[in-house]
Amino acid sequence: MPALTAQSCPALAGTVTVPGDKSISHRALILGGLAIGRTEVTGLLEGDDVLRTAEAMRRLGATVTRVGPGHWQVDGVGVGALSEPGDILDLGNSGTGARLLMGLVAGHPITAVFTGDASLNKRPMARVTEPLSRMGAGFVGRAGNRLPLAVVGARAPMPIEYRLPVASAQVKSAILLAGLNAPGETIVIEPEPTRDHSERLLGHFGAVVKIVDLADGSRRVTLRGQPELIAAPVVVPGDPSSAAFPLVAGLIVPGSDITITNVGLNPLRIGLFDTLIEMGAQIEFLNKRNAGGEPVADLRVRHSVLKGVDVPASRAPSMIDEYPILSVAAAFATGTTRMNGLAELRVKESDRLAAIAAGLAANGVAHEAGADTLVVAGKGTVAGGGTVATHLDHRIAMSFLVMGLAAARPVTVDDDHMIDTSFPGFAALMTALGAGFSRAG
Ligand SMILES: O=C(O)C1=C[C@@H](OP(=O)(O)O)[C@@H](O)[C@H](O)C1
Ligand SMILES: C=C(OP(=O)(O)O)C(=O)O
Repeated sequence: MPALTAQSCPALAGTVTVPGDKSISHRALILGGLAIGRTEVTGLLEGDDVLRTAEAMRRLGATVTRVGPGHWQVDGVGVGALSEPGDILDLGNSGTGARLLMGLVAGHPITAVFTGDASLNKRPMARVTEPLSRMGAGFVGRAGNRLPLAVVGARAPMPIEYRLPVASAQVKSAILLAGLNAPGETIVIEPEPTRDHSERLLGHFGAVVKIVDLADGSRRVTLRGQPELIAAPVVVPGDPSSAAFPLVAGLIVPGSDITITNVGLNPLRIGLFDTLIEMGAQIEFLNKRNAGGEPVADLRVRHSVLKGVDVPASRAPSMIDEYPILSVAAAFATGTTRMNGLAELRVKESDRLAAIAAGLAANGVAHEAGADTLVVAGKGTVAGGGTVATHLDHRIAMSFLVMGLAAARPVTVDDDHMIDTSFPGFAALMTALGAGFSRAG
C-alpha cells in the first residue's frame, strides 16, 4: 500500500484538463458494443474502472480497440447478440461497471460470472438482482447477492414497470439495459431524478426513450424495447466529479487562480458547484457550449473565503460522489455545514460517511456524523497532521490529499493506488498546478 503525503503549497496557478467522464465512458463502451457499426469514442476515461468495462465488453463479443489517447473504436454486435463470456468478468473496483453489465447480461440468453476487488465484493447487489429477477434473469451468489455472482440471463426477457426504492442511476441503467432486449416498454420511475447519461446516450444511438416529470417530483423513464441501435460518435466531456478536486484545491489554497477546461455540466451532476457557490466560492463558467450532447464549460476558480451552509437532502443525487471533497471545503469554511440524506454514502467503495468522519477526526476537524447526516464545524483553518485510511476508495484518497495542500501540517493517505480507477494522472495534474506531494518511507 503506497502512502502519499500532501503538504501546504503556495498559490495554485495554471490551466488543466481533467480526464473524461466516468459515467459516460462506461455507457459509451456498453452501448457501442450493442450498436450496429463502428462507434468512435473520443475523450474516453482510461481509468481502471472503464478499462474493466472495455475488457468485459470484449468478452461479451464486441470488438473494442484503443487507437490513441482517449480515442477508442467499438464494433458492436447488435441488441440480443452478445456471446457468452468464456471467463469471469472482473469489474475491479467499479460499482457502475458491475451493475450496468449485470443488467446487460440479464437481458441476454447467456450466463456470466461477475467478480470484483475486496471493495466491490462487499457492495450490495440485491438492488439490481431484485428488479432483474422480475425480468426473468436468475442469480447465484453469496448472501445478499454480493459478488462473486453468476447471472443467468433471461431466455425471454420481460419488460417491467419498476419504482426505484433508492435514487440510483446504476439501478435505473441496469433495468434499461436489460429492457433493451425485452419486447414492449420497460418503465423505471425514479423518486428523484438521477444522472441521465444512459437515457441521453440511448437516444443518441437511436432508441426511443420518453422522460416524463410527474406531479409528485418523481420521473418516469420509458424505453421501447428491441430497438436497432446504430453506431454513433461519442465525445466524452471532462468529469465534473474529477474536476471537483482541483476546484476545491483552488478555493482553499490562498492566492490560487486556476482554470479547468472542458468540464461536463449536466444539470443532474452539478450539485457540488451550486453548493460551493452558496458557500461563497468564486467560480466562473466560461465559454459555455455543447459537446457531444452534454453542456460543458471552462471553470475559472479563485481562492475564496467560504462560509458554512445547509445542504438539502434533495441535492444528494446530483452530488452523490462529491460529499468527501465537500467535507474538505466545509472544514476550511467558517461556520457549520450540515449535510443530509447521505445514507447511500455508506455503500460506495467504502463506508464513505465513516471514512470522511475518521479523516476529519485524524486532522483535527470538529464534526458529527449520524446515520445519514454529517455536520462539519468549519474554523477557516485545518490543523492536519493526520494519516487517513482510504479503504480502497479513490474519492477519500483525493479529498484528503487536497486537504493537505492547505492544512497547517501535512496530511497522509495510507494508499493512493486506487486513484487510477477514476482519475489517472491526478498527482501529476495537481503538481502541474503547484501542489506538493511526497512519498512516505
Ligand atoms: O450511474 C453511474 O454512472 C453512477 C451512479 C452513482 O451511483 P449510484 O447509482 O449507486 O447512486 C455514482 O455514485 C457512481 O459513481 C456513478
Ligand atoms: C461510487 C463511485 O463509483 P462506482 O459506484 O462506479 O464504483 C464513485 O466513483 O465515486
